[in-house]
Order: sequence, then structure tokens, then C-alpha cells
Amino acid sequence: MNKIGIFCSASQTIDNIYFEKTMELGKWMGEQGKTLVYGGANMGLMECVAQTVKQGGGNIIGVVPSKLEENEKVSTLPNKFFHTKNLSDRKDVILAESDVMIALPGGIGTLDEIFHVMASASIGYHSKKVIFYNINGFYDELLSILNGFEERQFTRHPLSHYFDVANTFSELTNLLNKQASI
Ligand SMILES: Nc1ncnc2c1ncn2[C@@H]1O[C@H](COP(=O)(O)O)[C@@H](O)[C@H]1O
Repeated sequence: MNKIGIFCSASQTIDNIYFEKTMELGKWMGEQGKTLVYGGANMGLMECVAQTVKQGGGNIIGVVPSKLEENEKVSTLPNKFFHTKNLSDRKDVILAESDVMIALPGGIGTLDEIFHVMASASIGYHSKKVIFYNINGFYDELLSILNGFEERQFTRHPLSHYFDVANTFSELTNLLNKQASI
């Protein structure tokens, strides 16, 4: 398992703890020779993770929709680009190119990407998982809502079919190492 898709915030103004934890992950990915697959923008946690993966010697694939190119928000860090027409085909490319995906803290764009992956796993398009990196309990409320869905039988499969949760960096790397050995 070498290609890790990352969904994360495009915001520059979030708390510094999210940048610090993202740098720790990017450094580890670079050192482990992993490939980052991500949105390819030069903003927020996206640029942060790409910079640290690159510094550590890892490979980077940016999946960039045309709107982003028009707005000149594209990072110069990726070694390879996929160009997509819109956000929908971008999600398909990130999913196809990644062995596993990590959701770092993010907003509406990140949630859209997470739910795209889980919804398509739900009806059997793939069996790839999202790992929620629950930095500072960022995803606690969302996870509680999803648990409620499962309890009331609104999910097609047990939640473990769709995602894992890492509350710490060592839980995250353990999950990634476990996936790599499958
Ligand atoms: N302006 C954007 N540039 C690049 N990528 C974006 C942008 N807006 C959304 N995305 C995708 O969604 C998340 C980040 O969105 P948030 O709303 O900040 O969570 C990121 O993974 C991008 O692939």
C-alpha cells in the first residue's frame, strides 16, 4: 500500500495544531516512500502535506479540476498531475489512484470527498476505506452521527466496512502499516 489519498482543509486560517499534525504525517509518508494523492491546490493543509511529503522524498500526484487551474491555485509540488473537468470526476480519480484514503480535518469539500468514497463502497464499487484522522477530536460529532445511523440500521454495512478511526499519530501509522500488509 503505497498510494495514500488525502482529503483535507483548503483553509489557511485554522489552528496551528492541524498544520503540525499534518506535517508529522507528511514527513512520515516521505520517509516511508509513500505517494501522496490529493487535490493539488497550493492552500491550507493541502500545500502543507505536499511540502512535507516532498521534503521527505515521497512522490506526489495532484488531481486538479479546471476551475482550480483558471483561478491559479495549483501547487507546483506534484511530480504528476491528473486534470479533471470538475469536482465529481476529480473524486473518482483520487479514489481510483489511492490504495487507502485519510480524512484530515476539513470543511465541506473534505466531507464531500469522504462521503463520495463511502457511498460508492456502500453499493460495491470498491472496498477501499477512509481513515478519519481525528486530531483533537475534530470528527467526534460526525462519528457520533454515523454511529446513530448504524444503530438505527440506516447503514447497508457495519461502519467498519467504510472507515477506521485514528485518534493519535501512532494509531494512524499502525492502521496504514496494517493496510500495507493486506
Ligand atoms: N478551492 C479549493 N481548491 C482545491 N481543492 C479544493 C478547494 N475546495 C475544495 N477542495 C477539495 O476539497 C477539500 C478541501 O475543501 P474544504 O472545504 O476546505 O474541506 C480538498 O481535499 C480538496 O480536494
